[in-house]
Amino acid sequence: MIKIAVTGAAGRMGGRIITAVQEADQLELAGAAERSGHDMVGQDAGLVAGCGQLGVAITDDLEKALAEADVLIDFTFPDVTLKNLEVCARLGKKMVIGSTGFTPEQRKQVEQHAAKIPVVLAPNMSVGVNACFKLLKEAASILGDGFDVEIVELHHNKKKDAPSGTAVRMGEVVAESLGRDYNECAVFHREGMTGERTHDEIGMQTVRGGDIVGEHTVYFIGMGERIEITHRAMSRDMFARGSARAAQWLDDKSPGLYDMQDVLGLK
Ligand SMILES: NC(=O)C1=CN([C@@H]2O[C@H](COP(=O)(O)OP(=O)(O)OC[C@H]3O[C@@H](n4cnc5c(N)ncnc54)[C@H](O)[C@@H]3O)[C@@H](O)[C@H]2O)C=CC1
Ligand SMILES: O=C(O)C1=N[C@H](C(=O)O)C[C@H](O)C1
Repeated sequence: MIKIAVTGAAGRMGGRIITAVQEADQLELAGAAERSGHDMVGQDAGLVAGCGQLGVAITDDLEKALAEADVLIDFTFPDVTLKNLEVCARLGKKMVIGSTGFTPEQRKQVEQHAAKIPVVLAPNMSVGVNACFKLLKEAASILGDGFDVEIVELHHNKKKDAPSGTAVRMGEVVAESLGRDYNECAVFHREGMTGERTHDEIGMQTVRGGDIVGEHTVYFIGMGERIEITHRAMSRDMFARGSARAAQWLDDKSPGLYDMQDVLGLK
């Protein structure tokens, strides 16, 4: 059995991940952590997740949560994830990271730590979104410069980062396929007399509201025709199952930074 610890155990994703770990044949929950002062510290992680008592109490001490674990699954926030990664690198524990919103500098820090331990970092753990990344690469390479690209993402009103990590990755995939630099061509805001749309820009639009789990559409807009590639998440369960699959995949891997395309064999 591969032993798993989960950080953000009482979060929206944490509960689904604990359930996915419990349902996976080869995985076993060995630890669960939350931030200090969280109401659920001391409670049984399975009861909090709604999948029945597991005999693992949520702790605010990460090292305690990791004591028996082989892999940490972390869906929290970039600054928290980086601190947790430092601990995992020191203790030689593998890590699956689902947190989004890393700055380029933070992303470099992830890469540095991944020289010591195997790490999967992916803005989206669903099979469908990872298939979309491939479709987008292909679509952009077929359509070339004759189509304007706009990306729209919709998420719930509790989401803290924008645009979503998935939308950013979609922008990067399309930009790369078109021979552009995402950091130079992404446009996040239009207001007032903006002038005509430039040829190379990729528009990135964000919608926040209610309980939307996550929706992403990439528009390729040409003269007289339009292609839309959309992914709609109906629940968080496939993100959670994806993270459990990544934890299992890491079992025999050497130190390094991997993503879901590696886990799913899509490279
Ligand atoms: N890669 C993917 O497939 C997906 C990624 N995400 C990302 O996962 C992250 C979390 O999303 P949600 O679960 O919706 O957020 P959330 O706010 O519901 O959960 C985050 C949890 O982390 C906890 N936390 C904060 N500091 C902590 C610490 N020091 N130690 C342990 N726990 C700590 C919070 O108390 C909270 O319970 C976000 O960055 C989101 O974008 C979300 C869904 C899918
Ligand atoms: O915060 C979320 O909820 C989600 N975040 C991820 C992202 O930023 O891409 C993935 C998913 O869309 C849900």
